[in-house]
Amino acid sequence: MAAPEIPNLKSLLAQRRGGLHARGRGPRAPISHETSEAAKDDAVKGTDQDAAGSRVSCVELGYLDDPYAKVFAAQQTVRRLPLLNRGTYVRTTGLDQLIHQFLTTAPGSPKQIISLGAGTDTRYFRLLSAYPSLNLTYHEIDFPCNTSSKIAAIQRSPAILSLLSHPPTISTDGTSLSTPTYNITALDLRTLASPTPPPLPNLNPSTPTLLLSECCLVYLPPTTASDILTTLTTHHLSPTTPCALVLYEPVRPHDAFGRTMVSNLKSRNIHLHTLATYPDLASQITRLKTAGFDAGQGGVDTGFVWREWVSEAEKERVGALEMLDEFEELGLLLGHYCVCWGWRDRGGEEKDMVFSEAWSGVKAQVGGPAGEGA
Ligand SMILES: C[S@@+](CC[C@H](N)C(=O)[O-])C[C@H]1O[C@@H](n2cnc3c(N)ncnc32)[C@H](O)[C@@H]1O
Repeated sequence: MAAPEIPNLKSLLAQRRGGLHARGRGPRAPISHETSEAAKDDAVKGTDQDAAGSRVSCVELGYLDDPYAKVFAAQQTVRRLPLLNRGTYVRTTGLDQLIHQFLTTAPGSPKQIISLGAGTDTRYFRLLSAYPSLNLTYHEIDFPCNTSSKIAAIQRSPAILSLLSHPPTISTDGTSLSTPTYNITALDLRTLASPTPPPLPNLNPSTPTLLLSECCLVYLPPTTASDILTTLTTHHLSPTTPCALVLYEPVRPHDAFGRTMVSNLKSRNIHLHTLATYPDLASQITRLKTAGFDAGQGGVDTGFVWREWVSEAEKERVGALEMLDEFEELGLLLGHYCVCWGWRDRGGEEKDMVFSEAWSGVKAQVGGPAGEGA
């Protein structure tokens, strides 16, 4: 969670307590008059450094153990508000747990992850350090401006270069990187929604694949987002390949907090296009089923992740990192972001059941294996 993503919590709470009369009106923010598509794209591209800064803040304070966060961040010292640090911690931990369960099921069997709008995300390097013998191919996609700065940072980092199993091949314009197991592809994801979608290098169409959208598809129109998923799940991957989608996105846009969150972002020219179509966990579950992830789905808000997925010992450790007494604000913030997941297991053989095996037991607020829940 990045500072600009969230409403001014103090004024929001004042509104809820009746202290302000302009119901639903957020704090005044500078209104951008740039509305061209290019300006909107630039604003979306810029959200990546918000995420990078939030990671650095969490690393500096001990929330996250991520030796690679600073390699990609424009700012080397960042201090976010305590509740934002808690939000970033919970978001990262929740996604890490689902990914850990996938990677440790049928260990040794080949697996693939495609990270949509990966930006400066360091997850692949963290995974390589944590699981050196993984049989994993990792694909990251983002706009060329973001992939080129990431690749330049990788080239300057002996620590990261030494983690890669093969020397990378980098395109002459510096925007794409490929190795047999790690690929950064410079692409506007919207081109995947076209009738002639571009290929993804080194993608294996039959390897069980997890698609990850950590605050990415939300910036695209709903039909474009679902067309992208259709292309990936039926064109790039064989339609019978076990496949899953994990989403991290804002939810609940219709209460005071949600309205202010949306309007704050709009004032920065950032539009959460899918949010009106998928405003809550139940609609996210329906979205996953409709997109073909029909074997099982689950959804939680990040408050639930903190309460139910984080151990008591870890809660105690995190709670001691810095002073936080805005518990009402924290509850609001965590309630407005979700982690949702769904999967298909088509082949019927044991090797095709990897996601069912990995996730059937995951505690969800909404959903569960096919036939249960929402
Ligand atoms: C909020 S950032 C999240 C970055 C990363 N997933 C993380 O959580 O740290 C959103 C990312 O999605 C990327 N993105 C959004 N729309 C995209 C598109 N149409 N094509 C490629 N990347 C896109 C942005 O460039 C940005 O890097």
